[in-house]
Amino acid sequence: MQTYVPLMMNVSGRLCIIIGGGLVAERKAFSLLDAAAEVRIVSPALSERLHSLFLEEALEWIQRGYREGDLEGAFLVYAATDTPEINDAVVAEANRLGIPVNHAGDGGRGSFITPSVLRRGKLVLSVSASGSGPAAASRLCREIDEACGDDYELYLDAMAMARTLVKAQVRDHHRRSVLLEAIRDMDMLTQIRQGTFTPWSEEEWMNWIESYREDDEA
Ligand SMILES: C[C@@]1(CC(=O)O)C2=NC(=C\c3[nH]c(c(CCC(=O)O)c3CC(=O)O)Cc3[nH]c(c(CC(=O)O)c3CCC(=O)O)/C=C3\N/C(=C\2)[C@@H](CCC(=O)O)[C@]3(C)CC(=O)O)/[C@H]1CCC(=O)O
Ligand SMILES: NC(=O)c1ccc[n+]([C@@H]2O[C@H](COP(=O)([O-])OP(=O)(O)OC[C@H]3O[C@@H](n4cnc5c(N)ncnc54)[C@H](O)[C@@H]3O)[C@@H](O)[C@H]2O)c1
Repeated sequence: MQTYVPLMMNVSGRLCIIIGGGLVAERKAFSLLDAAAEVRIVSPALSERLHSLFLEEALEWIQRGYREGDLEGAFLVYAATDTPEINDAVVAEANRLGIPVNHAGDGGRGSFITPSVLRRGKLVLSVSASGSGPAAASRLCREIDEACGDDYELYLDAMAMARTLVKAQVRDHHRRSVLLEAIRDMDMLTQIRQGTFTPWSEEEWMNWIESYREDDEA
């Protein structure tokens, strides 16, 4: 079994090409569109939901079978036809062009696989079984979903505001790391869980940034 390295890709505004228009292509297309990618599908036919997205102009559709040369300009490629030889040819072209490629019919033949994903605001939990059993990854994600409240979502919203302000306002490297550490050590998560948390406004965070001293208690 292959050992994979997890990554988080920024696909916003980038061209992602899916070869094939069935149910697997549909799953990949939805997650790419959620992340604001430009999606192009090359396939003689589209599933009903993909066809609706095409009619809404949410994605581009080239209505024919795959041809060599179709992958030119892609940031990511997905080989998701029901014909293994076509998927292999897509992977071979992507490899020649140096483009990361997913092989839906035999994960290990591609250069990346797609995990099962649970999103809660800025929090992203992804579970992979390294290709050994995608349904198990999906099931574990659902179990985490049931067990996990929205506390981290609130916590990360507050963290994001605080860290963005510190990074924008504080140039001095040492002071910046002291402030980021103090934010990390604040007990926001416990307060959220106890129901006593009131998020600070931007102005309150700015005041805190200006007045915080290293020997203060966080
Ligand atoms: C997680 C998820 C994300 C997504 O699709 O984006 C995903 N598969 C999902 C569902 C699913 N896939 C399959 C079933 C039928 C039941 C079963 O067979 O178990 C179900 C269950 C269902 O539909 O509920 C069949 C299947 N899948 C692959 C093969 C070929 C092979 O084994 O290599 C075959 C046999 C095909 C055949 O019969 O020929 C391959 C891959 N599927 C992967 C991802 C990658 C590994 C992920 C990892 O381990 O991290 C990898 C390697 C490549 C890739 O697609 O990236 C998504 C769940 C989304 C969710 O969370 O709800
Ligand atoms: N990775 C996964 O999660 C997963 C899950 C189930 C199945 N699979 C595998 O992925 C394959 C596709 O699954 P599916 O459920 O989407 O199948 P599907 O039959 O719903 O879709 C196949 C699509 O490929 C298109 N196609 C056929 N020949 C083509 C060509 N030459 N060029 C471009 N497009 C072409 C068809 O028009 C169709 O839209 C399956 O055969 C299976 O091996 C993978």
